[in-house]
Amino acid sequence: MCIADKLYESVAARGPICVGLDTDISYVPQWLAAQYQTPGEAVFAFNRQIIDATADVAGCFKVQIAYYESLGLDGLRAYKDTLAYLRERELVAIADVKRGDIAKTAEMYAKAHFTGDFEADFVTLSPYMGLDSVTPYLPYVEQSGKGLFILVRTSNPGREDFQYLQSEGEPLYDIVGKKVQELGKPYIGTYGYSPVGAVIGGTSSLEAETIRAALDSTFFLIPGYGAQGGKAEDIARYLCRGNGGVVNSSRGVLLAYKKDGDERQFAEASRKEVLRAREEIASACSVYGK
Ligand SMILES: O=C(O)c1cc(=O)[nH]c(=O)n1[C@@H]1O[C@H](COP(=O)(O)O)[C@@H](O)[C@H]1O
Repeated sequence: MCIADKLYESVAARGPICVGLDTDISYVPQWLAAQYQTPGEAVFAFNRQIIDATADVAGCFKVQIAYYESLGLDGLRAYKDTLAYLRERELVAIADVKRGDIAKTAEMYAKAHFTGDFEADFVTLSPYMGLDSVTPYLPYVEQSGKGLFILVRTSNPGREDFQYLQSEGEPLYDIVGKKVQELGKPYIGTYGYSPVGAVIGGTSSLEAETIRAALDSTFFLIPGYGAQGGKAEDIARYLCRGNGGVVNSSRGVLLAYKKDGDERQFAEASRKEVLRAREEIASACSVYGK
């Protein structure tokens, strides 16, 4: 089964929330961290409990590598262990590595994140160096059932610096989006979506209709919900066509326990936040229609 189909089915069964495991060691409650020898071990223990508490209500998980790299080798072991645990539980794992280099270097990144210690189902890529920063990953899409999420229009304020520049009457992100869709066409799965997906930030919905209509076979990874201010009603406009997208929430889910003030129940608080977000997005979708 193509990974886009697996993700589609997971979203249909569990909802569109992608739990972002951007686990800063400072998020791990002291009582838990104290039980482990190293920060990496504590981070993995925290992740495992969050995964266990949300596995049946989250469509996928995204592991942002910077948080793990920042802890050195100990952190990279936590990264590897987190991906291995997701694989063991047959959950969809997105490695948020945002690679963007070319040629042989890109081949090495593809090998690093699609095989061996750091194997994931999807990787995030930045295409702004050119198409040759993306094509080295395609053999893994074709032969190993892997997937990509390529930055098209991001969630951050700085997206306007380059992505919105006009070229022949179109914003650059539009051109990039169409290329992403074209690259993915040969791999479209049973549900009409390709494993070559796009990152579309959820902090603005101004262009939602044109983006969704133009990229109709492209699955979206939508970050920016919650901590960055993206609203359910904005997100819904990208989502409401089958199950063609996942909505990432990292700090919103990982730090949910801070609102309740009960550190011992951090995993339960994360689960509640996923359920709350899922409900909020579902009701926004019912307003904006399919
Ligand atoms: O590729 C991404 O995941 C991404 C793209 C984008 O446009 N904006 C964005 O915030 N992200 C990532 O999504 C996550 C957002 O985290 P929170 O703002 O804490 O929910 C981080 O891992 C970001 O690196």
